Amino acid sequence: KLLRVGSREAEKITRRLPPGRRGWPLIGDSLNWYNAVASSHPSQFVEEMGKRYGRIFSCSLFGKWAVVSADPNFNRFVMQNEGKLFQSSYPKSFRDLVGKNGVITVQGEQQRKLHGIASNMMSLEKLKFLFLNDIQMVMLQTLSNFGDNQVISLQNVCRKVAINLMVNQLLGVSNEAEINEMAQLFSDFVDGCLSVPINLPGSAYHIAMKAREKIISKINKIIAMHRQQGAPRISNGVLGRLLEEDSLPDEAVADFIINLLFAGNETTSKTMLFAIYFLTRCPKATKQLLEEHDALRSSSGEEMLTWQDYKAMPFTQCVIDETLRLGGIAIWLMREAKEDVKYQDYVIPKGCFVVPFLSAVHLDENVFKGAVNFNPWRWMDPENEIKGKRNWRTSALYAPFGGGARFCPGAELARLQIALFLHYFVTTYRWTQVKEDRMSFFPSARLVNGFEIRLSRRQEEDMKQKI
Ligand code: HEM
Repeated sequence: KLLRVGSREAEKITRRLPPGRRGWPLIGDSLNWYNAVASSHPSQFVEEMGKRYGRIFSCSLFGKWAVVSADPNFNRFVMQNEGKLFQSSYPKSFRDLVGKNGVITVQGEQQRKLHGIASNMMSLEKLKFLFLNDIQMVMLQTLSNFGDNQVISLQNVCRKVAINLMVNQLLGVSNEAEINEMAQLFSDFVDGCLSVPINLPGSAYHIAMKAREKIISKINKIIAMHRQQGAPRISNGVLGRLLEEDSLPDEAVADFIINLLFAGNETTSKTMLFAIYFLTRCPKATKQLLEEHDALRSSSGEEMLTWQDYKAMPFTQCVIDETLRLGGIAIWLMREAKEDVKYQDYVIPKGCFVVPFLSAVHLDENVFKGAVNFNPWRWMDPENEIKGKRNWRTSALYAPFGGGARFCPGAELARLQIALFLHYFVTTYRWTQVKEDRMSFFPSARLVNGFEIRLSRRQEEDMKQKI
């Protein structure tokens, strides 16, 4: 139970909280928080408070006391102490939707077990031998058929790409018609997770709850078929492998899959989108990226890229790192103190909401020079390598995939998907933006106008230039 502002218990212990303020009665700083995340600069509120009170400060958010941090060491301390001093904390409505038995919502021993299974399902070996070709097949299905001069909302296209990837990789479905059928359910589900949680008929939350039931029933049918046949029927997809390896009791399988769907869908789709958004504003980077990918095409001569090709994309990796830094989708984490936690001179009381604000560190001018600019070359600077800043698994200064016991098990998979998306997109099309746009992080990361672009197919464009 989180600590309620104004309760006697809270009054007693808030004296030793990090400095801060209580803000307006009831709403506290919730509106300032909302205004910042709805803008293109989500860490604005945290920066302003930081100037006044320091990088770790307290405030009242949504009726609860919260300790918010833009301090890399404190953020790391919180992540490293997951399950011991802190634990993740989500509203009940969200837990009901993603499922009570999935890795995101469970704690302690159960979380570690499910996290281990998720990491195993998305290990480098599996990416190399199982995911690499499937991802490319989905890219070819979803990206290759736009006509010359066609105007698209790239936000919608990236969403479709990510949803289709999820259907294919989680359920092992590769038939296009079957993918499309499940994609609608997945899409309804993800929409509801990101919506205001009001369970009235017709609301996004309500539709998502229904989609959840249908997804579970589909998963259970697949499980039943698998058990009946007694032999592995599905060799592809996380679901098939879970059943073959008997990693989980049947009743825990659906929530496990749904958790991966929630955690992996929006994050990957918006990183793809933001990468192209940033590249559009930086032609020099687009040119360098294209050269890297054209070289891969001509050297392999194959339609599909190989693992060696993937490993030969150093600039693409910089573009991905820079996109995650500047447009990081998981901009903050949600935790609560499990007990009174002493940190430096402060005491963070049991039940207090704790928010490691990752993107405030990523946008800190003292950590990244020219922090608000898209500069993929910064990651080639030996300084960033030497200081270990770039190591997204361990760095306190750059943690787009979190850290500690809840470190993103899908990080390598996400990077592979984004790199392959960039490959197929930039080698197939040229594009021009047709409508102004800007980032917002409310209700979730997005471009407010969907990023409308006009495409021209590269071969045709190149031919015209030759004539
Ligand atoms: C660019 C894409 C992605 C980003 C930026 C991202 C970021 C993150 C972050 C920051 C966390 C930690 C959350 C916390 O500590 O509370 C996390 C956890 C998680 N991610 Fe990702 N993620 C991405 C893609 C994926 C993909 C593709 C999958 C799987 C299909 C995935 C599955 C998960 C799961 C299951 C967790 C929960 C782990 C746990 O609680 O033990 N993520 N992700």
